[in-house]
Amino acid sequence: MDFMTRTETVSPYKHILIMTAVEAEREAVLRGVAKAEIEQGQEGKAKFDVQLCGVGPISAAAEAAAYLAVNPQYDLVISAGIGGGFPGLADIGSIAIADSIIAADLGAETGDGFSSVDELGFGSSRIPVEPALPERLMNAITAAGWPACCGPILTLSTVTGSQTTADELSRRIPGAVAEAMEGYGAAFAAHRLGIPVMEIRAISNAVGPRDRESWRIGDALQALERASYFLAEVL
Ligand SMILES: O=C(O)c1cccc(C(=O)CC[C@H]2O[C@@H](n3cnc4c(=O)[nH]cnc43)[C@H](O)[C@@H]2O)c1
Repeated sequence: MDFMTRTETVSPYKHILIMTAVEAEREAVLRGVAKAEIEQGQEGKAKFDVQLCGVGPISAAAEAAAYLAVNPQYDLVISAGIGGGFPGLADIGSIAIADSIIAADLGAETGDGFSSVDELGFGSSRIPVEPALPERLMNAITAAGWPACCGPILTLSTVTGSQTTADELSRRIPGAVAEAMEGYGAAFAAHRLGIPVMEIRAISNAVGPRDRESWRIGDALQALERASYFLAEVL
């Protein structure tokens, strides 16, 4: 894969943990990072550690917390993988980068609709991400001619499967660009330990009516590999 130009940066991040749900995502991230490290002459420096966290926010939180408990050296934790994109904001094959990570179904259904944990007074459904990094990564990707965007990325335990739910999520979280199932879980564990977080999603499908046949997983994994290459350049 030809990724084109290189961005020169001095990085404050020495040990970065990337968590993916499944092995195919892990391998895509490893390929992208390895390509950048070879180009930079940084092979074997073990700056990036890519680990599995399983599918869903509970598994992601438990795996991230368990891993960080015995490996406390990380100064950045990134949830990465494929995800659903909100049409018109994050198209299939593009990269969505979180400017905040939101547990979109953490709350209560009330007579008036959905109330978030924030509204219920039980905590925060939003985890802030490391400032400036999302835009830097987006700029590196788009400068090379590939599509990428920044915005809130939602974490849900249930993949959205109807237009009604997609519309409701867009209404409740204006500007949401993508959804996936692990970001908030991994981010919660890291944030709890004071470690900065990011989330990156390569878009495999549109958020909306369920049509599993239309998921473009191969394209998304290629985009994830590419994004990981630029991530390793930016960081
Ligand atoms: O079947 C495969 O080859 C394959 C390869 C890589 C990943 C998968 C997955 O099914 C991973 C599940 C993973 O995907 C995220 N995801 C993707 N689209 C959505 C969505 O529209 N809404 C929520 N999550 C989505 C999610 O994070 C899952 O962990 C299969």
